[in-house]
Amino acid sequence: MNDIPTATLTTQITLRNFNFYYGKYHALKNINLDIYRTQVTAFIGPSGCGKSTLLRTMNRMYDLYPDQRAEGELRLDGMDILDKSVDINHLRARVGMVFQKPTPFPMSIYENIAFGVNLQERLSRSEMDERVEWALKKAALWDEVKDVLNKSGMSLSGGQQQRLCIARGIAVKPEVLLLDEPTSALDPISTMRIEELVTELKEEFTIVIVTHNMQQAARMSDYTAYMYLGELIEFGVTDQIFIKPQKKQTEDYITGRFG
Ligand SMILES: Nc1ncnc2c1ncn2[C@@H]1O[C@H](COP(=O)(O)OP(=O)(O)OP(=O)(O)O)[C@@H](O)[C@H]1O
Repeated sequence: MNDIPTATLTTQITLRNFNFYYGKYHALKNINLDIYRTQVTAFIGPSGCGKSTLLRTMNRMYDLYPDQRAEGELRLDGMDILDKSVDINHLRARVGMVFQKPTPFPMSIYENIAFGVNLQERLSRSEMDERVEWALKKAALWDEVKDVLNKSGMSLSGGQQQRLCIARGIAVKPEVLLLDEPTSALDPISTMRIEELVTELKEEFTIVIVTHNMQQAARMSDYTAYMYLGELIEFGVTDQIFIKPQKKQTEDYITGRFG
């Protein structure tokens, strides 16, 4: 592992001896990893290496599928995420997720944001108005939609829809935001806006992002984890991983000799 200057950092998510199975298929193998608070951590690696699987364990997205199971230690600020007694709605309010394809609900822009907040909190109408405005401003979408809040979220462009999904994710004030290839369906300008947005959001949120785009990982993230065939091969400060990786496998992938 690379040297990690952790003096000023605190760990938000901890994985120890963590394994994940799809039925008999062993998809994640003995992962040991710390995700640092208010930093951006990128998961990179060739297709099928387990990036999305690892991301999805962090808010138990696999819960609906009886043949999928996690073993080992996975903690959020010390809380055992894998404990059956954990309230999933509460966990997902603390650990929000944005998917590859924009997935606005078939309702108004306003309701897209208010819906999740209503599940967690009882706000007055004016408090909700404030929250909706706050989230849309944080997601850099407010100026474009402030006069059409009653319009359907589906009527927005792909890039706007993705920012709406980010607004929806942060409206419940999570601590961690999981982004699963959030720009892969977007044009270059929308991609740039999301990248800028993520850089701003990390002031307040811990961000974990899966990306296939090496430049994107290098530009946006503070820490990078390189995975291969369900194993975490190397984890460290992004600049070190990209400039001076310690493992040959990582170097081959970064330089495009593999994958
Ligand atoms: N629902 C599932 N059932 C069975 N196997 C699965 C399932 N989802 C993923 N897998 C397998 O688990 C492994 C890891 O998949 P995962 O989607 O996490 O990889 P990834 O690194 O995110 O890939 P990509 O970059 O292509 O999205 C793959 O071998 C995949 O085929």
